Order: sequence, then C-alpha cells, then structure tokens
Amino acid sequence: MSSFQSLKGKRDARTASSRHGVGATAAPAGAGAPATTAPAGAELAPSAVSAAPSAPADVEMATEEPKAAAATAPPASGSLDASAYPDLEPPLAIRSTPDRGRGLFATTAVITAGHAVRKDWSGTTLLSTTPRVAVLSLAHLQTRCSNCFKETKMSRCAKCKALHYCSAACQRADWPAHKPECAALDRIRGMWARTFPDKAKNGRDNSWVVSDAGRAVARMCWARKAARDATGRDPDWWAGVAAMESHAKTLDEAATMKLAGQVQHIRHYLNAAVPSANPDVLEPADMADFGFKSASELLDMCSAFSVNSFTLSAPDLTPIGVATSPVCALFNHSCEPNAVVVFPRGGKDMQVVAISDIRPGEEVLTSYIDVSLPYAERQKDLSERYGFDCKCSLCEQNADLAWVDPRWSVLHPGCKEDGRGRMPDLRHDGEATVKCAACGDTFGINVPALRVLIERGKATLAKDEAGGLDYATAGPELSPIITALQKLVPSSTYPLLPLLRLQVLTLTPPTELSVWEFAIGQLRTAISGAREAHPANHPTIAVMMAELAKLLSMDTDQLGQTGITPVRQAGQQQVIERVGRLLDAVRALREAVAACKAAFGRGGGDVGAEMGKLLLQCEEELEMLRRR
Ligand SMILES: C[S@@+](CC[C@H](N)C(=O)[O-])C[C@H]1O[C@@H](n2cnc3c(N)ncnc32)[C@H](O)[C@@H]1O
Repeated sequence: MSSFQSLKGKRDARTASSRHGVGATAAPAGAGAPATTAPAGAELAPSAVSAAPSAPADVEMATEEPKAAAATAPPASGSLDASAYPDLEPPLAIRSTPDRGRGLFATTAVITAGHAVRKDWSGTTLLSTTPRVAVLSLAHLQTRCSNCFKETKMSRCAKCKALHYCSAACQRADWPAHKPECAALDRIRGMWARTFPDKAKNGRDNSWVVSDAGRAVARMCWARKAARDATGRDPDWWAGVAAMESHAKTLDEAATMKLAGQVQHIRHYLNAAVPSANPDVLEPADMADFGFKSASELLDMCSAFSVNSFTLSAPDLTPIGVATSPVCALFNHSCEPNAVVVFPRGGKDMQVVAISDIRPGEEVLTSYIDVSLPYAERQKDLSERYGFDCKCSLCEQNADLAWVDPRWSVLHPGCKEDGRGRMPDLRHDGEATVKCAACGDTFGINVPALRVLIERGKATLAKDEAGGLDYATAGPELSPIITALQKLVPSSTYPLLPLLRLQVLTLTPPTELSVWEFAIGQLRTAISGAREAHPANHPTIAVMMAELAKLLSMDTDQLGQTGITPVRQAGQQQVIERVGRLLDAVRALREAVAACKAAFGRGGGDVGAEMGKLLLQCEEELEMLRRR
C-alpha cells in the first residue's frame, strides 16, 4: 500500500528513452530541426505516481498465481507469423536473420526517388499504418490536440485537466482510449493537489502528469482489458504487441531493477482508474485483471516498449511524443538506412518510405538513432537503448583508418583542396598531428582548445533539449562557439551541424535584412553539412531545404529595411531586386518539393504541400512583376 506522499519521494526510476524513427534521426533542435541528439523522452516512470521499485514487491509479484490466462495464446516473441500484422503487404515480408532476430525484407525490387525510370521522383511508401498507441509528451500536452496532434486553439479535458482537444469530434474520437486514463489522471491530480496545494494553484502546472511512456503502456493495457471484458479474449492486435522483442531476460541486475520499478509505477497508475473509498491511498493493480499471467509478462512488455517504440513526430519532424506500432517495430536498424519512418501528414498516419532503391531479397532497414552522429555516439545510443553493437556498412567503414567521416573530422587550414583529416583523440593533451585526406600533408590541431569547444557546443545542445535555452537571448551564447568551431571543423561534423540549425532557429523569423541574409547563409552551410552526414533523400534534409525555401520566399520588404512598398509603386530597381529574390525562392521551393516527395513519399506530406502552395504564390507574384 502506498500513499501519495511515500510514492512521491521515489520518482527517479526512469528508463532510457526509446526513440526510433525519423523524429529520432532528425537531430537538431527546434521546429523542423527537432529533437536534439536525444529526442523526445519515452521514460516509463509515471512522473507523479512514483511507486518505489522495491525488490520484495517485484519478487512477490513474480510469484503470484495467475488469475486468468489469455484465452488465445499470442505468438511468442520472435514469431514469423505474419497474421499478427494485418498492415503488412508486399513488397515486405518477415524473415528471420542470423544475428538480429526477425526483420522485414523486400520481396520485389523497390525503385525510388531519383531513379531514372521514375519520372515523379517520389519516394516509395512501403508501409502505411496507424500506431497501436501514440501519446503526446508532457511538453506538448497543453499545446497540441491529443487526438489529431495538431497545434491549434484547444480546450482542455474538464475532468483530468491534462489532455487538450481541438474539437468535440477529436475529444469523442479519443474518448474510448482516454476514458480510463481520464479517471486515473484525475485521481493522481487530486493526490498531487492535496499534497502540493501551492503548486496546484497554477492551473498550467502539469508536472504531476504520468510520463509519455507510462501513459502509452497504460493505454494499451486498458484497451486490452476492455476487449477481454467484452469478448473474453485478447483483441486481435494484441498478438503483434505480444510478439515485440523484449530484452527483459538479458538485462543486468541494475537495469532489471529499474524496469521492475517501472512496472510498479504502471500498476499504480492503472489502478488509479478504479474508484476507491480512500482517494489518497493507491494500491498496485492486479495485472491478471489485464490478462497478464505473471509479473514477468508485464516486465517483458515494458522492456518491449522501450526497444520497439518510436518518436511520434510532427510532419516537420518536431518530436512530439511516443508511438508504438508492432509492424513498424519489425524493421531492424542500420546507420545507413534504405527506408525511414515518418508521420508525413501528422496525426496517426505512420508511413515507411524507401529512400533508396532496394533489390529483391534485400533487408529493409530504418535507423533508430540520429545518423548524423559520429560513430562512438551512435554505438553508445544503440548499445544503451537497444542492446546491440551496430555492424552496419557505415559503422564498419569507421575501422578504415584512411576514411575520414564527415560527421567527425577536422578542417585542414589552408589546404588547396579543402581537405580534412580524421578527428584526433580528444583525450590527447597538447597538439595532435593529423593527415589531410585530400593533399596528404600533415597539420597540427590544438586538441584541448577543440575539446573545450566541442564540450561547450554539446552543453548548449543539452541545455536546449532540456528546454533551458531562451531563443531570444541565445545569440551571444551560440555565436562564439559556432564561429570558433567553423574555423576548425566542417559543417557536417558534430556538434557544429546541430548548432548551426539551432542558430538559424533562434534567428527565425528574422527582423532585419542583415539577419535574414545571415540566417540564409548559415542554413545553406548547414544543409551542405547535412547532405554529407545523412543518406540521400533523408527527411531531415528535406525539412532543412523547406526551411531555406521559406526564408527565401519571405517578403523582405517587410524586414524593416525598405518599408512596405506596394508593387505598383515600387521603382525599377526594387522590382529587379524582388524578381531576383523570387527567382531564388522559386528554385529553392521546387527543390524542397522534390526533396519532400523523395523523403515523405508521394505528395511530400504536409511540408511538401506547404512548399507547393508557397511555390504557386511566388510564381504568381513573379508573373505579375514580369507583366509590369
Ligand atoms: C525494434 S526491434 C527490431 C525487430 C526485431 N529484430 C524482432 O525480431 O522483433 C529492435 C531489436 O532488434 C535487434 N536489432 C535491430 N537491428 C539490429 C542490428 N542492426 N544489429 C543487431 N541487432 C539488431 C536488437 O535486438 C534490437 O533491440
């Protein structure tokens, strides 16, 4: 038995965020440049219902007698049974791999963006599905609709006061999933408000709300229970959830204890939906009521959630929450993926798009992490969150000492061939000698100075990720680091690449012509770096190109320099300048539309559609100016 007070003290049991999909890969910060290198968190611990992960409780639960077994046995984890995945269609098929469990393979050739035989240059959508569960992260709960995820004017749920909806229709559509959640959140908010009355006076404080992953797992449990209560058996979709790969049995003791703690959090949260005579006392739910035969089954599910969940992202890749789709979870990882997971039209429309041609029989691979990160960072993320050492073609290439990774290299100052060398070991003290890969000469790098800059850059990114960077005043913090780094490393190298994107974000929308010009220059530099650090047709590049096209298509007359001059009153010189800028914008918009089609599939998603509309407007304006 746990009172809210005693639960409250032990709230730090968390699991590493689980985040794959493009939201995760699109590293830098901000709108369209989302998720810093560590995207939207998917910790499992409910933030307020923080029942302590006590070993005895977990051990006790593990020995509980099962009350009710599932009426239909789900396929075991690792099953190749395609019937659990109704959305899975040719050209994709499940196959077993020797070293990474199941995977999805192309049964026929997939010809995609940029291929000579494809005239429309769009990426091929391999899979279109709806996540089994998708929830907003805490940071977006008050600004986005919990059903369609759009950022718009909203009303909050009158009972739980946590979720918001843009319309009665959205609220109704989400109600079956939200109903038990609403009761649980209402109960927890009451406990929190009685414990912290001063905090509760601030109607917008949602620090008490259960974490994203906790809410997501609980929604799945409640949906399963509702189906079992109605039909006496598990819903059909449960088979796919039950077959998701779990790492619970291979975790070390510390990780197992942490996971057990999360299980306890979820059990308390689930039970908060049940009315109680004493609203200040919360018991853990009996998981047999939810169809779990033992504690280890829920432990497996929590581990599977960590390994198999995706960053829910907006069409412009801003990470906004967490989602789970058993069929999308079948894709294995490569740091050089041939496909990407995207939400091109927002909401729950989840798509897997091929970004390069795929041969028949070839495995379709997505990336679980930000592929623009250097080798060591990628390996660390994959090992910590997904439990494997990546041996993909890009990671293998790192062993070639003659190869200079654009993600982790230094500039050769004064090199006639714009050469670069491998990043020296940053633990080195003093000057390191580096060989230029272009001209073969050696040059010296002051390692301590470079190390300090890289550390400062990473710290700024981390601060931004934690929401601690004020964009209005971030300029003085960012500029010196970026200027100094630009002299030493190429724009494709970490952390300069995400810092450049962050800088552009802090300058947008520009208020002066000089700022507009500077932002465009920095964004062009960042795009050329991003092209080197990502595979071709990657959505991150498409979104950056859209950002550039948008900046270029801004009406610069409104930047306070020339004042707003109606076109019919503008002088010849002004018209010539305007035509020049519009031509630049039109070119950039056309490129952005093509890049969006390649990255987000036919239609280019919402970002491609927005670029298409802007393109029409700019073309119309150009036509009008030409006719003058
Ligand atoms: C989302 S699941 C992918 C599907 C999984 N193979 C299955 O059978 O259900 C992620 C897990 O698959 C395995 N995996 C994915 N990509 C891998 C890779 N490139 N190398 C080794 N293991 C990989 C790891 O165990 C990882 O935690």
